[in-house]
Amino acid sequence: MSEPEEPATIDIHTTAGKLADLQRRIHEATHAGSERAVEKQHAKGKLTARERIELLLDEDSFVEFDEFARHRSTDFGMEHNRPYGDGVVTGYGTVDGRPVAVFSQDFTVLGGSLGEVFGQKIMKVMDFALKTGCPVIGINDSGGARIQEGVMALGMYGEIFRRNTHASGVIPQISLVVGPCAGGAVYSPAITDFTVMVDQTSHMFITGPDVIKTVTGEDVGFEELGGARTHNATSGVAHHMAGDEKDAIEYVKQLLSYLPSNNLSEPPAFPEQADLTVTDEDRELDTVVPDSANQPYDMHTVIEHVLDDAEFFETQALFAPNILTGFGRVEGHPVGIVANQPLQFAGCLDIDASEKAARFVRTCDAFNVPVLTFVDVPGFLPGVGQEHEGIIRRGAKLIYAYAEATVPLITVITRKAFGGAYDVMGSKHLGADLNLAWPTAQIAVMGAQGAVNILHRRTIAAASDEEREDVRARLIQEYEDTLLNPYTAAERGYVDAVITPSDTRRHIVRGLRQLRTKRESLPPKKHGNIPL
Ligand SMILES: CCCC(=O)SCCNC(=O)CCNC(=O)[C@H](O)C(C)(C)COP(=O)(O)OP(=O)(O)OC[C@H]1O[C@@H](n2cnc3c(N)ncnc32)[C@H](O)[C@@H]1OP(=O)(O)O
Repeated sequence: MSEPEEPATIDIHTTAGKLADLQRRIHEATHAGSERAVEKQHAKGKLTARERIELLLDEDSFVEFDEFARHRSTDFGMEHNRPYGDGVVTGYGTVDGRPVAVFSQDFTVLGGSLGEVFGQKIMKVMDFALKTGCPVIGINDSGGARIQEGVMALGMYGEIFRRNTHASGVIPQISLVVGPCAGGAVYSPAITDFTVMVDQTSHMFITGPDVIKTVTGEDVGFEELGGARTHNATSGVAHHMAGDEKDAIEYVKQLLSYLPSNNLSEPPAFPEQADLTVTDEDRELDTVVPDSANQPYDMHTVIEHVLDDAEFFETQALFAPNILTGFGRVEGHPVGIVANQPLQFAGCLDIDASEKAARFVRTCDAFNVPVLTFVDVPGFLPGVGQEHEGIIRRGAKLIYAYAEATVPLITVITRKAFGGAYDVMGSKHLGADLNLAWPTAQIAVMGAQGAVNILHRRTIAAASDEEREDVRARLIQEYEDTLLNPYTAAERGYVDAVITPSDTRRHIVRGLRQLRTKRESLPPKKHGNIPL
């Protein structure tokens, strides 16, 4: 944009002058951050609020709201510093041709701190997104509540949280955290569906290192306390750790491609027809499961063999890696994937895995994305820590999520499906539509070793020292031959079919075609009471 005319030379009593005055104001609004602040921002490897919007949205698609809004605060000399926009850029545009609403906090203006007008701008764009049924993307880079505006700032946060909550399950809400996000401000991203952070430059925490040092005596730095790695790998607050801001924005764009604009529309699909002949690639699945039940294999291989172009878009890849969640496409239509990962904790379910998967299933269900579940689970992870931290109430979330999901649900048991974990992982009993099992499936109360130790304790104890291991081996064999297979479940219709692994893709394609017209509703109620 060319430099605007100096105010002194503009005659606002003429039409030309009024147009020049508008250009001057636009220039001021779009350059609200000082050169020094912008330089500082770039030096940290961070982009400005407008640069971020430009990267996110289709070229020339951004339409701004409230460019000239500014605060009316007079405390602490604030009346002398009233930048246009008030430190946040808001509006709407398109991503891959699809409408989205966006707000982008501008750290170069008053530290991106949120005051009354700043908050009102965010509320307006969220209301607009909700009314028009389009996703809202919040770009967070802020010092939090504007200290000079006190309770007005806090009130605005409350209003935003309420809107986040009301929009939840109606329009996709995605948070990019690309700088500080401190104190209660973290709760807006926390309510949204997905949070993406950038390694080294994003930080989220309720209380910072100094306060923690004072209160608990713990010494911790920003990165360890609330950096992208911490929230991706340890707390599970974030869903992706990006290498830089471009990577973060690219992830958000891809994520949007799997989601509908709102809960009343379908996710975008590419018109494609799958070839249903069994290919050499399909046949590779026939050798994925090792002969030994104790040997792991990578569940990614199974997932990639089923999805179009083997493209698995993983969410929360660094958190609870014993369960995999993410999106892909089958015949051009988006699907959500939940899968035990035998490479981590043998695929056991623990608290983190249960919550990760439960949240994901609910996200898919809210946004009309069918869920494919791949099961190889020896049970819940044993341990005092797990019990005391609430595996009972927190594991229950996964049951709840599957049982209330009304989107198409297809489950494939590849190997172990033991105990309560069998029920939890998208079983027929929780309402899955199609349950398939490979011949390698072992659907039982528990594995052979544990079962024999309980059932035949006395027989094993009575055997002589020389015979004991032979007796145990015989009993294990007997248990395995009798119960560790998919056929007892198949006899009862708990699995609809036992299939050759190489037929999996064909079954899933056909199943999803059939289930496109699925209609299911739950009993009317105000809302359920998920064990939170
Ligand atoms: C319900 C929500 C409740 C809450 O949000 S409670 C949380 C309140 N916020 C905080 O405690 C964080 C306060 N800020 C900070 O600790 C630091 O500024 C922060 C975020 C770590 C960034 O540090 P630096 O990168 O070194 O940047 P800096 O300190 O030089 O700040 C840049 C300019 O922004 C200003 N600023 C930052 N946070 C602010 C705030 N909350 N209210 C008003 N102004 C704020 C800061 O004064 C500075 O201004 P200037 O450039 O010196 O004019």
